[in-house]
Amino acid sequence: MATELLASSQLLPWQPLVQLLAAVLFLLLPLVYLLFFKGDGNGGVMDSASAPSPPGPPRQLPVLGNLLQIGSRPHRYFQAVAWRYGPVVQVQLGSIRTVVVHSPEAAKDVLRTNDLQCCSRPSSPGNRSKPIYICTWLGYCQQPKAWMDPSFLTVVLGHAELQSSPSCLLPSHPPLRPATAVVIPRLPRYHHPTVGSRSCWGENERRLATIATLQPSHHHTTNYLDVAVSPYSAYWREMRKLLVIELTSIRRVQSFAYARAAEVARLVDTLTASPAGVPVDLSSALYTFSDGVIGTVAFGKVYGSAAWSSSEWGGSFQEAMDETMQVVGSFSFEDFFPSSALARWADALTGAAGRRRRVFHRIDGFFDAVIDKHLEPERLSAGVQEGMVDAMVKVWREQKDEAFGLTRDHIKAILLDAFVGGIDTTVVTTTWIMSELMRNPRVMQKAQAEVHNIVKNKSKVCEEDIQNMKYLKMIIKENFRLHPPGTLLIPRQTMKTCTIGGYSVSSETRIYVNVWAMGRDPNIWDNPEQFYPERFEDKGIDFRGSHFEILPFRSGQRICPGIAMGVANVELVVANLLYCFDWQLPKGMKEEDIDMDEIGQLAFRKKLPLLIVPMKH
Ligand code: HEM
Repeated sequence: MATELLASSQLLPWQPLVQLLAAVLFLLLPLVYLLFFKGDGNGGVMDSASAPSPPGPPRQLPVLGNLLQIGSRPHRYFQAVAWRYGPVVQVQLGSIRTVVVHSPEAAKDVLRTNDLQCCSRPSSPGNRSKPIYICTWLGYCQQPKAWMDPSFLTVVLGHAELQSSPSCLLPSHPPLRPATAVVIPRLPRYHHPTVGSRSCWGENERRLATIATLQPSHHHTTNYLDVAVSPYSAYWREMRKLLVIELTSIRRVQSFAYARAAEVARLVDTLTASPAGVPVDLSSALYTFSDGVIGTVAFGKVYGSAAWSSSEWGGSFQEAMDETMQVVGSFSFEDFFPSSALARWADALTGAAGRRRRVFHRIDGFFDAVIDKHLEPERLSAGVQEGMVDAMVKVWREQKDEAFGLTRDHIKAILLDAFVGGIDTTVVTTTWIMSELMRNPRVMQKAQAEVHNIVKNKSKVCEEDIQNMKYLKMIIKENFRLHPPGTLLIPRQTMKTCTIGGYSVSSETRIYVNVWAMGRDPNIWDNPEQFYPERFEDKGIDFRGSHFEILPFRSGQRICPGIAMGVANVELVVANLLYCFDWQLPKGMKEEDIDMDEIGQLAFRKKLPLLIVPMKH
């Protein structure tokens, strides 16, 4: 009976028409899909919501997820996970859903196609205060989303927390126009609320919002004010612009050539004066160089001088900076359980919170003292302008644009950006380069020959000489491939659901780009573990953000603003180390004995110091 039915149905006269329609519909399916199911604006063809989530290992433990597995070198753990699950993987770190990408295509999805959606920062205990409520003065009260970009609000609210009503806490606040919105964040008890007022632009409506300006507490030196940790917002764009204009633009970098030359001369003198045949710790000598350059750029010629080290600064700035670097990159439970009181308690118990408080308090005191020095009437009347603080103090005093009120806190935040972003990266990069050269005598000889060919009868290499040093530039590129200081870049957070490598990544996911693993991927590079600068010969691959296989500075909106300064520092110092000295390993040591293990937090440096013997030319 069933067969009969089937047979009769096969004879139906309209069957071919149905089949034709079905075939046409099937062929048009992608078009229908695109027309009727809009994507989420990420520019990807696939609808993020319907794409699968990235694969990844099962959670190891109920609350901690995979947190205990990542170890002290997370880039290596993630690389192993990617070998198993593919280039885009998802892991659960505490309460944080984390996606790590390992291919140039997926990196492009993060850093170009979805750059806007992926360029916010997660909050961390060093820069966070909890927003509790928003209240607008003069009867104007709305939900944040209705009148302002929420990411901007995060910044505004990140300034402080406030428990009481605005009028009693801000008695000295200037009169406000009726349409002015006042954002009152909650205030922890250690804040002093009536420092002044600051005006900022709301992102969407360009509405002027006057914000309660609160003295940064000792707990939160940065309070989201500095560029590197600030979430994506109008505020971040303004601050970044300021940082670039005053510190890292090509014009500024060129104008600080004198600082680099002076510090190189000092480094060469120190190494020359070291006892003959005795190995020196190169990283530590390079630290003095890098710190000297950034310090002079920021504070002027007084940095490092006898006047600087006098007791009026209350101790060693370098020590305070060292501690700050350690604290900024150190482990904290709050990083992985941001809204947990238990995590805050655990950080208090381990001493991490107290240490952070002490260290930030100390560095804050230094920056205050420096700014006060730059505000002294004699200095101002003499019109001295030799460092970044001078330039910013000038903007501060002369500002007319109420929309972005620069304050002392902003200057301190930018100083922190310069020191944290600029010092370690240069030291780490130069140490790796010298380690690779010591392990590869062929490359060392070729590089020295180039430098000596170009520079003749001079005591040192100048910046103009470097333009023609093609091999040196390839060495630096090769080093960035194998040893990018930020192995996973700085973590970012998605602001919207988007498609990455064909997977759906939901909003508020933490994203890492494993640039370290990409630099060693045999699918991208031949003999990836070999240090072979010639691989870049006649290849237009650059490290400034347009080639996604090599991204030491990131790409897109949050690309490192210090590229020009960082590269100028590294090129000059390496060229001079090769020109002024021959280098030997300590007695009895062979090239293959040089340990190349890495260790670190923010920047991954060589684990063991590089001890080598300089021999003056
Ligand atoms: C060899 C030298 C350097 C390297 C390899 C390097 C690398 C990086 C990387 C990987 C990022 C993270 C981008 C991201 O993932 O979001 C970054 C951000 C940053 N760097 Fe650098 N950097 C170097 C030198 C400098 C210098 C000299 C300065 C300043 C004086 C600086 C200031 C910054 C700042 C402020 C950010 C944060 C940018 C933002 O979030 O908008 N860097 N850098």
